[in-house]
This record gives sequence, C-alpha cells and structure tokens, in this order.
Amino acid sequence: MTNMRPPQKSKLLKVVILGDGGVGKSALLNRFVSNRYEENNFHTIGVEFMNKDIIVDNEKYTLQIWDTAGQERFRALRTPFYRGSDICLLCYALDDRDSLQGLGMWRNEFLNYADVKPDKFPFIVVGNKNDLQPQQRQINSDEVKQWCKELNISTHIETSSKTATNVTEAFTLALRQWKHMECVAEAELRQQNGDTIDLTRPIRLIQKRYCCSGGGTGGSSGRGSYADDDDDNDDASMRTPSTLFGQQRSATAAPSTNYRL
Ligand SMILES: Nc1nc2c(ncn2[C@@H]2O[C@H](COP(=O)(O)OP(=O)(O)OP(=O)(O)O)[C@@H](O)[C@H]2O)c(=O)[nH]1
Repeated sequence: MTNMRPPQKSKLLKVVILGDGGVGKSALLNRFVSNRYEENNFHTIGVEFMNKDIIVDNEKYTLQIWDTAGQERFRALRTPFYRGSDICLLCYALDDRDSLQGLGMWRNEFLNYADVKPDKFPFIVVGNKNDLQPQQRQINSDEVKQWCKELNISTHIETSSKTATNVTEAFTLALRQWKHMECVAEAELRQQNGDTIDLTRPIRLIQKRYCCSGGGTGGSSGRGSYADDDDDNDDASMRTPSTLFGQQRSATAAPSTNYRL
C-alpha cells in the first residue's frame, strides 16, 4: 500500500485584461506566462487567451487569461468574451493620461457585458510601464488612488512587463482579491440562509470550477485566440475554449475538462 495522496485539483479562474490599445496588456500576459518581452508587439485583434498555473497561499489555480484588443474598432470582437469572468485587470500606461481616464469606460463596458455587480466583483487596477523615467510619467499615484477610491476599487499596483517588475505580484494580488470577495459572498449567503446553503439554487458569485488538466508547474500554458466577428457566442463558449478554438497557436492545449460545481 502506498501513501500517495491524490493530486491536488486546481481551481480554474477566468481572468480578463482590459485597457486602451498600447498600454501593454499583451506584454503583461507574455511576461507572466512565458517570461518573454518584445519591444514591438502587434495590436491584438479580437481576443487571445493563455493558461498559467500558479500557487497562491498553498492553493493551486489555473488562470485562463484573456488578452483583449484595446482598440475601439475591435469592440464587437472582444465583448462577447467577458461573460463568465472571475477577475478583471484594468490596465493603463503610466505615460498615458488618457489611458487612466479611459478605465471608467472599460469598467462600464465590462460590467455591462459580463453582467456582474460592481461592488461584488474583483477588479484590480494595473499601471504598466513603471520602468519609464520620471519625466515620461504623466500620472502620479495620488491621482490613481483617488480614481480607485471613486470607483470603490481597493487594489492597485504598478508593473513593468519590460523589466518584469511586479508582474506575478499583480496576478497574485488579483487572486487574493478574488478570494476575499468569495469569502464575503459566502458569509453573506450563510447569513441569509442560516448555516445551510441551498445547493439547488444558482449561485452567481461563488463559481468554483475545477480544472482537471493535472497542470504541470508554473510554466505550463495553453493558448488560443479568437477574432471572428459573428456574435453568436454563448455561455458555454466562455468556459470551453479548447473545443472552440481551432486556431490555437501553440502546441499545448488548454484544459480539456472544465466544469462548474
Ligand atoms: N517601457 C515599457 N514599454 C512597454 C511595456 N509593456 C509594453 N510596452 C510597449 O508598449 C507597446 C504596446 O504593448 P502591447 O502589449 O502590444 O499593448 P496592448 O495593450 O496589448 O495593445 P493592443 O493589443 O492594441 O490592445 C509594446 O510594443 C512595447 O513597446 C513596459 O512595461 N514598459
């Protein structure tokens, strides 16, 4: 008889990165998943996703991270993919004041298409390009804090995809924020229902999904993209990218079995 424990299942969380074109969303994703940085990135068309396994506070997660096109003309291509998200990263660039001001629009667009409640959803604000010289900066941290306060967003971090500063930390923070909100939602439900949770009722906020990919370690990733302009996506498409995306760009497949409890 062996003493082997069954492998720990990882929770699958869908993360969406939003922000104006050129703030560095793709660079952030590539740095986090592949630890790579390219100076000259093409604009994203539609959406792309990559998977990354991460352990935070001794728990395993698979983040399915969706990088979206920041340019206005791609709006119809990206918005169908917001539904079913667990976490949203709102990105601006520290050398672009307009990109900070644009975050309100991004937040509203997300709330609208993801159909979630603003005060119950984990948003985190990410200021990218903090490697730039002070004279190139257009935004100081007080302005950002004020903006976050107005929108009731408690988490803000500065990153640099170029120098790999705070990139993993940004995703870790986002995860902790998600966990915190889950706990709050669970406590609220308990209060409403006494100590019993009625599992037959649909629970929007507590979306525990488990990924049976088995995973590998921090470096493992799946990747896909979608840039077709038909608007016929449904909820299922948000959760089963591996069956949908014929155009995957790397050999590693996304988790093939995702399901909700
Ligand atoms: N200095 C600096 N430049 C960065 C950083 N991250 C990205 N960039 C630059 O910003 C450019 C745009 O980055 P992308 O990642 O393509 O921006 P995006 O937000 O994905 O843009 P869209 O795909 O159009 O939405 C890159 O080509 C880099 O030159 C960073 O951390 N520091």
